[in-house]
Amino acid sequence: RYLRSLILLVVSGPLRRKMAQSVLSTMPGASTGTVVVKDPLNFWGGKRVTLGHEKNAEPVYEPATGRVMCQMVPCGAEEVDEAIKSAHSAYLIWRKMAGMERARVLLEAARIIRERRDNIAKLEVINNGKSITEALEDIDVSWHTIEYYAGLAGSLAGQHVQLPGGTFAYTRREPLGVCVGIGAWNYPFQIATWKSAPALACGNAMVFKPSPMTPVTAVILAEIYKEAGVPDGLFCVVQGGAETGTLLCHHPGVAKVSFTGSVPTGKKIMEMSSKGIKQVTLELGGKSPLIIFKDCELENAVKGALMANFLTQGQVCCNGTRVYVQRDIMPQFLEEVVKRTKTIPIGDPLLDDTRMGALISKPQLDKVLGYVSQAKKEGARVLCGGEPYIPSDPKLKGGYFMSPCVLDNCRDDMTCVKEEIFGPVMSVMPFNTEEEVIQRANNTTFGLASGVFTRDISRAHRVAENLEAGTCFINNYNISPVEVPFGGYKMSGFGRENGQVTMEYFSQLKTVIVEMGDVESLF
Ligand SMILES: NC(=O)C1=CN([C@@H]2O[C@H](COP(=O)(O)OP(=O)(O)OC[C@H]3O[C@@H](n4cnc5c(N)ncnc54)[C@H](O)[C@@H]3O)[C@@H](O)[C@H]2O)C=CC1
Ligand SMILES: C[N+](C)(C)CCCC(=O)O
Repeated sequence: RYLRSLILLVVSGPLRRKMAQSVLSTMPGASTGTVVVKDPLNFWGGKRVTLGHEKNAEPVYEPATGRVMCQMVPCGAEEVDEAIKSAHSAYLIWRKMAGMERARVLLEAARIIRERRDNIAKLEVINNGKSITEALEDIDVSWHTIEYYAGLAGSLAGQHVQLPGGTFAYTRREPLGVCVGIGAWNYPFQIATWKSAPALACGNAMVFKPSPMTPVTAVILAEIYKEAGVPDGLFCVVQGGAETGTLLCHHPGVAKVSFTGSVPTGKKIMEMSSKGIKQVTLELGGKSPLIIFKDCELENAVKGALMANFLTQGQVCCNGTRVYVQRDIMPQFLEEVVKRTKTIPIGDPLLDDTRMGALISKPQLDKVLGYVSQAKKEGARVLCGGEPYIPSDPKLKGGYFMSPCVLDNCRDDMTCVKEEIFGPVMSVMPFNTEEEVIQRANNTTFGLASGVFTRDISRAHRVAENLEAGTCFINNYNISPVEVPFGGYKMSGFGRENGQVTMEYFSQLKTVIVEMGDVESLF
């Protein structure tokens, strides 16, 4: 029901018009290269909104084929204002509801997502290019997130403080108001839930702007929230790029901006938000170190290195792309990691056996390949991959595929080791001692994540303590259960997503002081 008429499965020739069906019936059979999205992708006031114009429309590509799958029409000042007003009117109702009542609505939303996970995941794959196996996991993480914050919605509480003479004070945790979420293209649906679930649980409303490259799934989340029973306008979606984002950050009706994306854009978001003293959460990029000691369980370390580098075609902010391997085990590590990397099945992301799909766009693919050539120029050795990949299936010829790459002979001063590549490229470097590797691992302006593989438990915790990063994985990498906080140190940002603490980032504290005696006036 929720998507009736969203998507026309385009079938060639005369059948075309007759075959137009609802997405619910077409998605199960949807295949790469067939889906065209026609319906409006903006959502406020409890429904999808058709803009009265097509100004500055941008094509949205299916990464696996290079085909245009829909048009993204950006919202201008008027539309942004309408969405924020719509969110504000919903906020006035939602904030007054008991936390337990909000929880019930959120649980229903989580249930609906779980029920429709296959279809949402397929649409995510078609728009993003990642493998269906990963997308299904992303959608599962999404409903976990909503369930988790539903559980916390009833827990908002303050403190009672005793003061002399029977006087006392209490604190209340109150929502902030209308919050803005601005998302990246690597986890489109999941980012929308990471931001909206805690925001809504605390009693806020949210206006969400997805990346212009991945506009199609956020509006499905909006429909699901609506179906679950949120007041009309509580979760709005406005489409657009930098300009629309700027309008959101400057709007006086906005209390907070939660952003996921690159460092340069993060700086702009912070600057713009400062004009209105808006709170910000910034989830930015990284160039995270993964340290592998010779006493590790090698098979797990190799698997960890692959998980740290190749999820979502390497387009993950917390990836461990600087892999430091203790010199004694370097040959074995490289042999094993290269062997496994070469066998990663690349191809049609909707097929169950595929483990690596297409990068998000042609420019992104070119940028990543450019990093590989630069690395070669600077003296790195390509042990495998790093080349454009053309799958045998003819419909994938125009897709943005590349073979996953392992670089050896890397030094800390190389571009590939210093900059966030955001593609499937692992740089491997040897190290000798713990002290040395910690110093090298921390020698970066980023600080999102880090990892260590060792069987020495004291070493593991000592290294975790000394790494300057918001997360340290011990003997694994890139698992991110919703129960634990996620966020950066240094230029990787501040504020946290997930975990209990995020309730604090979406609420504010009010102090109420109650005088029980007479007023002692100085005047
Ligand atoms: N660390 C991470 O999670 C991510 C890092 N990146 C990095 O950034 C590079 C560029 O990718 P983009 O998608 O262009 O990232 P971006 O950081 O420019 O975009 C992220 C979001 O911010 C919005 N935005 C852009 N400029 C804005 C502005 N001036 N005001 C308000 N909102 C604005 C975009 O429309 C998008 O929704 C990638 O190649 C990658 O290296 C990109 C996405 C996620
Ligand atoms: C799910 N996980 C941990 C692999 C990545 C989530 C962070 C991001 O948005 O890049």
